[in-house]
Amino acid sequence: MSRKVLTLVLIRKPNEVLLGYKKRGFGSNKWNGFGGKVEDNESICEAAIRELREESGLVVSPANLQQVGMINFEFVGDPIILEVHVFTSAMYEGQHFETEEMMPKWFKLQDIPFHEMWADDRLWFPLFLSGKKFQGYFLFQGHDVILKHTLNTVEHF
Ligand SMILES: COc1nc(N)nc2c1ncn2[C@H]1C[C@H](O)[C@@H](COP(=O)(O)OP(=O)(O)OP(=O)(O)O)O1
Repeated sequence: MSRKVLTLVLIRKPNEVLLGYKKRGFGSNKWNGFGGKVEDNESICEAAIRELREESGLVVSPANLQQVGMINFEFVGDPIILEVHVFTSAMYEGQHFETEEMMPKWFKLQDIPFHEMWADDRLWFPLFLSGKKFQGYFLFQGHDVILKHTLNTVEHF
């Protein structure tokens, strides 16, 4: 098994969350946070800020970026584990805009489109939205079926 480290950033307002509709690549046609692969020359935090800026136009400072989750994803038949570091910020600069990869949109918390998101999101978003930190593992069959998972709250990262 090898490992790929990725980031996922969720920008919050008190009653809303900013999601992006992924237009191409892995997870296309799903709403998700903003993120991607950590490059060799950067920290995980730097990658989170860069990917958010590239995919949404928003700029977050390191001081305002808070890690809330870490999830390992495994796909049956794929030897690569995705290690996804989940961050949030309520502070940002700039106006979001559509990019070639993502179409950003604010959602009221009661209107989060779980039916058009990765299946795991329905399970860990409640922890994220209630301010808890968490670690998880999800084993997927294809891109829609979760065969097993673990999900635990943690005190800090
Ligand atoms: C499998 O379950 C997942 N659930 C959620 N909510 N998010 C996931 C899942 N698996 C991956 N992700 C996230 C992690 C990243 O934020 C993106 C995938 O990033 P991508 O492959 O598009 O990375 P890039 O560096 O942008 O890649 P390209 O430059 O090749 O487009 O999804």
